[in-house]
Amino acid sequence: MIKTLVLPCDVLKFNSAKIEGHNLSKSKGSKMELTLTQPDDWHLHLRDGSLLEAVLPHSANHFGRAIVMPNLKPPVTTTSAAVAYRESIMRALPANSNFTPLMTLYLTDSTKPDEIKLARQSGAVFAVKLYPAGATTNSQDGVTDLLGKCLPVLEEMVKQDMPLLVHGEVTDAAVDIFDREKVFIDTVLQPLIHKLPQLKIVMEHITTSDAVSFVESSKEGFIAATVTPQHLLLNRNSIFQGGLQPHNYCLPVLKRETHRQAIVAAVTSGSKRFFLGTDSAPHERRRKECACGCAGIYNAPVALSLYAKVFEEAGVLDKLEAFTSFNGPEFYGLPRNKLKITLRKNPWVVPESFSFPFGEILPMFAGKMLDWQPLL
Ligand SMILES: NC(=O)N[C@@H](CC(=O)O)C(=O)O
Ligand SMILES: [Zn+2]
Ligand SMILES: [Zn+2]
Repeated sequence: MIKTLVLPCDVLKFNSAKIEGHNLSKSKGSKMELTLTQPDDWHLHLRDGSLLEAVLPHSANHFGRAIVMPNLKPPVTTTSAAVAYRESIMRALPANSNFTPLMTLYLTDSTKPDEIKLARQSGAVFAVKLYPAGATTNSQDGVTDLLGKCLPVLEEMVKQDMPLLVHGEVTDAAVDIFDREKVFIDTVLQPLIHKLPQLKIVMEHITTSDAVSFVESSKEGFIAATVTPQHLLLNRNSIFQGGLQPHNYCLPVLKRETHRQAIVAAVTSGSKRFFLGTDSAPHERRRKECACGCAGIYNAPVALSLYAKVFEEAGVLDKLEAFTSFNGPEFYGLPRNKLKITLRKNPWVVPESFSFPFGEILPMFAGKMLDWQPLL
């Protein structure tokens, strides 16, 4: 059983007066409300089977669309597998949901250019995902040598205007884990954009000022980045705060405070190159709290509240909507969502955990108080 995230609220009549040109207004009960075009999640792990059924409502309640990651077991390497996965997501959706999954293909050393044509023709696949082999959860079938093994596929992606989404970390055990994103930029991304300047690339879940500089200095419309709530709100101290905190462990691993600040400055600047991608990555509690815990933070239930917190603390709530709802569709060449979502300033406590027949999943900020509450 899913514990409800928010208490069902009364139907309220809103005072439509806007405040200072923001989409802010006051409810009858004098609570601040923020109305946004419905956001999309441009980086999401929905898993499959009972885990999919458990977590999907948390994303479908808030987001219009999501780019669904293909790192299942086995990985989603073909268009037919992506279409079948899409159908299983559609079957698991709550009744009356308008949520649309945008599928991705898992790139391997043996992906063929024809697969990219099929992907484009399907109308269901919107991007191809690069996992360097061994970089993260279920990446063992990933790419060993991008330009050496995948150039014909990448060239076909340029022709088909199919973006490459990258988990941007090198896997060389000799490279310090905190440096793996920067080394990836220098040794993989720079040669890639030099060779294929027309390829659209999204650096997923950026964690460093190096990634911010790379994205900001690159060609607008071709290189962009998704940003997670955890990389905006936490630094690497939170992995070790008062003892080992497995629920703050994700990949790329959290970095030092100066990097977090650079990412906050980038997204709150209003730049179009950055957009919302939660990287919500559920793992059962027993797989997080064990001797070799999985990487991944489950943030879907709290993501919108957390992004609102970041923009409010930076004093730029008026820039939140472009980050959550405009920049992503523009990069992908898709229309903005038509529906709206309202966040109310109504402090609420994040559930300690979500219980399901197969086990528990702990959300990010479990048991903590958050100010902004999405109205369902
Ligand atoms: N982010 C994570 O720590 N984990 C993700 C994989 C990924 O996005 O790298 C997962 O699938 O669990
Ligand atoms: Zn990743
Ligand atoms: Zn991810």
